[in-house]
Parts: sequence; C-alpha cells; structure tokens
Amino acid sequence: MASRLRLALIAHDEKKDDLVAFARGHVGFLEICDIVATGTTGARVLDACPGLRLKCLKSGPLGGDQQIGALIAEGKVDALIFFVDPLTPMPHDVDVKALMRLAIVYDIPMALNRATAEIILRDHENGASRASAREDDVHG
Ligand SMILES: O=C(CO)COP(=O)(O)O
Repeated sequence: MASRLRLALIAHDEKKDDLVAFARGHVGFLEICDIVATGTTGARVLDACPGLRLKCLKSGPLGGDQQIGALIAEGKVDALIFFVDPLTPMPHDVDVKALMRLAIVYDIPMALNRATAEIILRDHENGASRASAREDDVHG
C-alpha cells in the first residue's frame, strides 16, 4: 500500500481563501495525508475540512515557518505547499526565505502557487494508483 504523504501547508493571509478552496477540492486526497501547517492556515483548513489528520504549529510570524523548516531538515516532510503572497511585505520575510532554502537544500517538492500544488498532488495520486496496480498484479 502507498505510504501516507507527509505534507506541509502554509498560506499568507491574502492567499488563505485560495488554500482553503484548494483543500476543499482535494479533501479526499488530503484525508490520506499526514499534514502539518502553520497556526492560522491550519485552523482555517481544519475549519473547512474537519476530518483531516492535521497538526497546527505556531503561526508563521511567531516561528511556524521555522518549525516546518526544522521538520524538513529532519526528513519529516515529503512536500511543501505554500501559497505565497508576492505583493505584501512580511515582517518575517527572513523566516520565509529560510524555509524555502531548506526545501531546496533537502530537495523536496515545493509548490508556491496553486498551479504547482495541483501538479504535486496529481503526481502523487498517479504514483499511488501505479503502486496499487502493481499490488494487484502481485496479489492477483
Ligand atoms: O505567515 C505565514 C507564512 O509565512 C503563515 O502563518 P499563519 O498560517 O499562522 O498565518
């Protein structure tokens, strides 16, 4: 059986509605993921999709981005979906940059907008169905 995708979800304030819509649209897939999220993002997603296995960390400006960066460094995150607002200055911009840097260092898929997030989920869904087709082959 395919392993659960360990997913990190983050959205800046102007992008939270988009991420919630994305989560609603993929709730069936997200239900088979282990999810971590920054505080406010996680609360919004859980509000919209209450059944998810989602752990809320600290809010981004209070260290949540750094917590997710640490999880990436420990090999505990398979993919990062981070809906970034490119039009608003952030007080914790250095944390955001550090998080993205670690996602690059550890070479995990990192989606910074919805179009790329769709590709990551589609790829994993296809991988999961390939794995289950292989199991069917093996087990008849
Ligand atoms: O600021 C963020 C990412 O940099 C997101 O944090 P919240 O989900 O707590 O709003």
